[in-house]
Amino acid sequence: MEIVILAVVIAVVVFGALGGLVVGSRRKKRLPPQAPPATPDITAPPAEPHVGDEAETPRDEARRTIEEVDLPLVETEPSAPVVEEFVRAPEIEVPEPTAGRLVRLRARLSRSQNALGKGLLTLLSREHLDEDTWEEVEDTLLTADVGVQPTQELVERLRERVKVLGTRTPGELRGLLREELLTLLVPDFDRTVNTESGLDTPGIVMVVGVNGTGKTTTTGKLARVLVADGKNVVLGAADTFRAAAADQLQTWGERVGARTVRGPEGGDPASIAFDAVKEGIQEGADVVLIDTAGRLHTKTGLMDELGKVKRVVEKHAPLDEVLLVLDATTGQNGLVQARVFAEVVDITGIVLTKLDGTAKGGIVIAVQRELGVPVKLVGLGEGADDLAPFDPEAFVDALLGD
Ligand SMILES: Nc1nc2c(ncn2[C@@H]2O[C@H](COP(=O)(O)OP(=O)(O)OP(=O)(O)O)[C@@H](O)[C@H]2O)c(=O)[nH]1
Repeated sequence: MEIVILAVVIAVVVFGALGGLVVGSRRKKRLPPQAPPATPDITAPPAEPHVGDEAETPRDEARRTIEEVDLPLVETEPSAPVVEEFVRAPEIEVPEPTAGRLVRLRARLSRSQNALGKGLLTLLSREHLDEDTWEEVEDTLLTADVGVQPTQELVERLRERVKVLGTRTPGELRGLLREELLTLLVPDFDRTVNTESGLDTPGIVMVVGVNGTGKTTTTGKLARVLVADGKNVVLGAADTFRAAAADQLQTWGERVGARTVRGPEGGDPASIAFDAVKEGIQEGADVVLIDTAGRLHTKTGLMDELGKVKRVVEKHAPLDEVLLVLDATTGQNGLVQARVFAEVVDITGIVLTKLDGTAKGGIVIAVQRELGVPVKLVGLGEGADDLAPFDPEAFVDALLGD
């Protein structure tokens, strides 16, 4: 019995000791490492406050006159760096001016230049311009999406003029081609993006097109163009179909200080458009840009939606511009889209995006011919300032090279 009691006592002592060690080591881990004090830290305990004592040292020192104050002769470095914390307001960007953008971005048309411009010049420089060569000229134009009718017109006129010219120098050929391409591009179209209402309400621009063509991006880039021209812009995120479209538009707006009116995802685009114009009027904005959704499978659905947006907006003021955004890389498909949209809503201008990514620059000619509406803007890249006012002369010069 004694042995059992002894064993129990030993076990209790041993476990107790081990437990203490574990707790001790845990405590040690929690304690922050302490540097050993250089000198023993002996401080007297604070004196108890007495009745009438100040709770803290008075902030107002005895005042000195200005003559008594010695200004420091040398600026001394602060002993420790001062960390200032403040919230930065988002930086407002200053967009590039729009004039001459197409000239600056002409290198982006290099694919079209090689396929269309240089291709045609090489063919026309052949010594004998026989039937086969003219057929090749025709194929080159068709492959570059110039369209059947404009291609035939161009070939006919070129044949005629080359015959009259007789011998040809490269300079003369370039001149001929330049003139004929320009004729097809209808140089006297009014390509101004109409953002002036002429009333005391803001100019209203509606941007339409199939999703993925670059509609939201174009609306954002256009806002920058307008801001660069000194206009006050309000954006309407009426593309409620794609969840991120409103965020994307808002980000574009914030970069240039333009406010975005938006609604719930999947909400009614017409009511957002209505609110955007209402707020634009209240704020005295110069222009309201409305991004719409185009992911509608039936023409009736598209017609209903765009028709409603237009009707509702026009309760405030008339639309000044309806821009159709088309992706230049989609060729014939883009033309089919253009036709459908034109039947649904009165298009007043075309924006051709992604011209930097295609050899088919001829789409500019085809789409204008198809709709009888001018290409007003062209997208030449994903950069914020890669949207240029369309200038037929600069475009043809870029295609033909120097
Ligand atoms: N290379 C190039 N890319 C472009 C151009 N314009 C737009 N894009 C790109 O095309 C893609 C689609 O653009 P979005 O603006 O989102 O297209 P969207 O038509 O608004 O599509 P949803 O937002 O779905 O309605 C993006 O990656 C853009 O950066 C252009 O001119 N050149």
